[in-house]
Amino acid sequence: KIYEDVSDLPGLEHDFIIVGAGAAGNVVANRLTENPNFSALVLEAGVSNEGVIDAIVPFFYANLIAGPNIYEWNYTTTPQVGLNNRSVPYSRAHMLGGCTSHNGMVYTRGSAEDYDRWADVTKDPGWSWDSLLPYFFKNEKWTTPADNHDTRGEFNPAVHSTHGINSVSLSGSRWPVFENQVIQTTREFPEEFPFNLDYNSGEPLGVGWIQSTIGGGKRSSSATSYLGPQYIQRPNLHVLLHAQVSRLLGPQTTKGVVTFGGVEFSQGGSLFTAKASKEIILSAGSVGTPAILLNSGVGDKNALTALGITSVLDLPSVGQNATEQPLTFASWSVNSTQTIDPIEQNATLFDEVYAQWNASHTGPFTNLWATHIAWTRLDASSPIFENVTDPAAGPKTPHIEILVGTGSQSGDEPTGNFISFTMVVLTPTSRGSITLQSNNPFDPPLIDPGTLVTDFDRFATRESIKKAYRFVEAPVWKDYIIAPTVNLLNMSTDALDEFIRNNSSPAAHMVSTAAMSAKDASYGVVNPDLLVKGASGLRIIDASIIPFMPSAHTQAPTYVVAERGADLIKEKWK
Ligand SMILES: Cc1cc2nc3c(=O)[nH]c(=O)nc-3n(C[C@H](O)[C@H](O)[C@H](O)COP(=O)(O)OP(=O)(O)OC[C@H]3O[C@@H](n4cnc5c(N)ncnc54)[C@H](O)[C@@H]3O)c2cc1C
Repeated sequence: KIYEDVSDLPGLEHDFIIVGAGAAGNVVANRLTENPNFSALVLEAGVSNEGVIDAIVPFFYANLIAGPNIYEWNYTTTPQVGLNNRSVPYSRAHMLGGCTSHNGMVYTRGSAEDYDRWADVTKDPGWSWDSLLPYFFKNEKWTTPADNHDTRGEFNPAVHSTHGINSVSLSGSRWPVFENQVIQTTREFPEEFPFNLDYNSGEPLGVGWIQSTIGGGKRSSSATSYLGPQYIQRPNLHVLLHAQVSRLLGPQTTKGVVTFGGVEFSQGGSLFTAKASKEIILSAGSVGTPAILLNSGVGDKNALTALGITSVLDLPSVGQNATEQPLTFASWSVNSTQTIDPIEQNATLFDEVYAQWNASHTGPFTNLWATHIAWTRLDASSPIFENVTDPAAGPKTPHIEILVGTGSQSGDEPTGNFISFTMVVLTPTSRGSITLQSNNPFDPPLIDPGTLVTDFDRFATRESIKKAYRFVEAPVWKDYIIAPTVNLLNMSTDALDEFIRNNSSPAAHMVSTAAMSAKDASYGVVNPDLLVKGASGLRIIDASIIPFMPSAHTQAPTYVVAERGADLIKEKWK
């Protein structure tokens, strides 16, 4: 059941206390309460997702991140050197479902090599691609697209599952003219941009049809799927909203191992304590989880002491190693009326399309703007590799992602037709951090995503722009494209760097702030079983434990971490 008020809860002591009802937290809550003998309480700081139309209609997703609102933590980064010292918004959802309730819904797993690297660094083969594939299948419920179109040749059914929980589908409405342009590019430039039937097969390189966490024309979030009606009625599953966890309480150290007595949270201005008889599980995400640890005295001893926080467990890696992908845009005006722009420019047309969505959950609003994704590598002979070791997990792992779709980049051009590409550096070498500004746990943490700090990331961003322009050099675009909205190709390297610093942003995919490492490693925050090093009864299951950024958007990787994490807990307490 979902509760709004702490006084309605059937008690504050449960087998498991889960902090955060996001991508990971809801998976863990669902899977643990499959056992009727386990009771779980999820503490979520944010508000309900129920009836929030911008979190339901796929095309409206950008509305929730357009500016400060009650569904957001409304964070801002520290000044980013790589962005001309700009402080930029850093979106984190403050609602049931966490960022899966407001994210871009793009469903990408990354490469098999990404996960094999996780297995290598943690010395746990259970984190390899082959071992995790069954967990991707537990998560994913492959679903017919909203328009029921013939999807043969657009994906490989052998690498998908129809028996999971979270809906994933191909686009539910079409842009045939534009889509033909993209597919024709793969024929004209088969070496650089080969067609890939399914980029979620473990071998993403090439151009494939976009897959999204959308089902029946609506967003599928961890709240709508894992807390769906058939699960939320379980008598052993409790979710409390408006409950912001400040810290872990009552540390006791026995033989060098710390155990915490409970979790402190605030609701309506009062503080409460929840207790776990088996485990406390932190699933507050890459920003929230390290912040809670630091506020609890778990982190770098010297830094905490300087803030007046008593050190309980000296784990210098907490909040460090923050890894985030930088993204940049390019757009072109085009000689085609078959783009999303007329719908955004004409209120009557917009209302008609919205009415269609309301009536049948079909039409252009069942989608994102993008139709395909191109995954590509930097050229092996790139000069950057003279000084930098290739950060990709292997030769079948992309460095660059180009999301391609119709519509102007801003969505508010008064007239004209456009196409827009989003370029992402998937394998950044820059690192940032999550730290505290004070010893008040309700002060927002200092968020430094470390965007575009390194030469590699700046080089790869410039290359991602060149690759995007190369894509539209295929002959098929000749009469289609009118002109770039800003000509990035004619710029000097210095001018392009300046453009990038002024226009790039972090992709909101932060990982690794409480990273998993091998049991005997001298760094890291959790062991391969996701238990916090040096603590007992405390586990972390969310994007923060990811040891290396996968060449992907991060919801599918987080879901798979949570599916396996829940199994590790069940194994321990069976
Ligand atoms: C704007 C945006 C767009 C994105 N687009 C995509 C995309 O298209 N595809 C993709 O794969 N990924 C995307 N992502 C990333 C993806 O959504 C995240 O990687 C994923 O949700 C991380 O899951 P998580 O469980 O670690 O954290 P979250 O999903 O963030 O969940 C954490 C939860 O914990 C709660 N919480 C935090 N602190 C506390 C506290 N102190 N007390 C109680 N509760 C707390 C939060 O309110 C939140 O509900 C996007 C992210 C954002 C922000």
